Amino acid sequence: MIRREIPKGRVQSFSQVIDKVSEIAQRVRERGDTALRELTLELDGIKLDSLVLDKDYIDGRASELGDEMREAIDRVWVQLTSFHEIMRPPNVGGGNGKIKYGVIWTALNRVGIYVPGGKKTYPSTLMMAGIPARVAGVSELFVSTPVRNRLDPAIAYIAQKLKVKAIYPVGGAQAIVAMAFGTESVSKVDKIIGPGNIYVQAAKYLVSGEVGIDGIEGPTELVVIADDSSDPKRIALDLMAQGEHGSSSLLVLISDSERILDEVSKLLNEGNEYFLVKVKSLDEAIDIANEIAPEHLSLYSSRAREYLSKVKNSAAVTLGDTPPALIDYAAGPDHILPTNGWSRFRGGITVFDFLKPISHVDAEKADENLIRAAMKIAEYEGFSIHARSIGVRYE
Ligand SMILES: NC(=O)c1ccc[n+]([C@@H]2O[C@H](COP(=O)([O-])OP(=O)(O)OC[C@H]3O[C@@H](n4cnc5c(N)ncnc54)[C@H](O)[C@@H]3O)[C@@H](O)[C@H]2O)c1
Ligand SMILES: N[C@H](CO)Cc1c[nH]c[nH+]1
Ligand SMILES: [Zn+2]
Repeated sequence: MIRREIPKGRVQSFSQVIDKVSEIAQRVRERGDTALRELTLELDGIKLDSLVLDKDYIDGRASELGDEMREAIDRVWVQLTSFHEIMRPPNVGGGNGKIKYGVIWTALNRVGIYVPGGKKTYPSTLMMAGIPARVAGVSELFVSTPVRNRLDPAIAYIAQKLKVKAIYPVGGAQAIVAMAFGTESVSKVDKIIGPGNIYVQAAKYLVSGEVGIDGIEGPTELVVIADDSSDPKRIALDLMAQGEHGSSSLLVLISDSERILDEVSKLLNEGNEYFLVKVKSLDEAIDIANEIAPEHLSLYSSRAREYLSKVKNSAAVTLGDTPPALIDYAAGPDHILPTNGWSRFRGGITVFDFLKPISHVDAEKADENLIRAAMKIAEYEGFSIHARSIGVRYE
């Protein structure tokens, strides 16, 4: 369906599903593995034997992957690793006056990766989460993903390459709650990373007091800004490509050219909602895109580089004729990207999602003025023992 207007929001919101997700969470917390089995039967129609896939089974499935797919994964692996390695921060140290301080970037211990698998399987997403985790140096990786019939051989192969500790054949909100709190079979993790549908994202939000989460990465979003020099067939392809994820995708074309809007509208398929917006200038288009704060933004213009500096809210920008779907698979930057307006305050997954800065201070000697200042503020706050504990060191 084509709508000639600016979208008012997202197709789905947490408020529509939060009651159901809370009920799922309660069941998993109270009854652990039994609830996971029941929910997987109710919601996915799958009767689970084991909640942890056997290593020999995973190896067997990986060995069924064809050579061409194996080579494609190996090639993309190098490209993604190169991007994430340039993002890795160094430990820093310095000092001011007599105090020495610094930061040690420390990798997380246990990370749970959610790999979506409702409508399609997403081996690419396992790479997008697992590679930066490995570059950061995470100790243990666990994977949860819905498994229809048999485990996807590409997921099995990537899991082998990542040396994951366990794969749980569980999808949906129940998988997130299980990794957040642990069950008899599922290990409790320190942080959960991964995209998924509204149920999965609402569950991450719900458990975020107990476990780290990477943000909200729900149904895919693409805003294309196109001028008259762009190719309508390619724009339509880019929009329909992100529509392949499902009817909840947010798909928007903004242009100053009525001809482009008209030609693209004739090429779009059924099954998704497309928003087509006519503007007077590309500056106005950028303002609208910044307001929408989409996940993907395509600057399909011969002046794309010029407009890039005006983009304030989007997690992944493709320039000129670059296909947004290349980021989904192979360009280098991650395809796990914030949706639902979260690109106003965070970007896609990087090694920083798997690292935490531990700061350290060595102040055996310290400047007298600074000590007096610290004591003054402590006393001002009414923390006299704080003040004394400092003062006693430097008398
Ligand atoms: N933003 C990103 O970075 C990014 C990346 C990749 C994929 N995605 C998005 O991930 C999503 C994948 O969605 P999906 O549905 O195919 O797979 P999914 O794995 O996210 O969800 C499937 C699970 O949802 C649960 N579920 C389905 N219907 C339910 C209901 N009525 N009540 C409770 N639970 C229910 C089931 O347990 C099922 O296992 C797509 O929207 C895609 O756009 C986003
Ligand atoms: N478009 C999704 C992220 O927005 C990523 C993806 C995975 N596979 C295909 N596409
Ligand atoms: Zn995609």
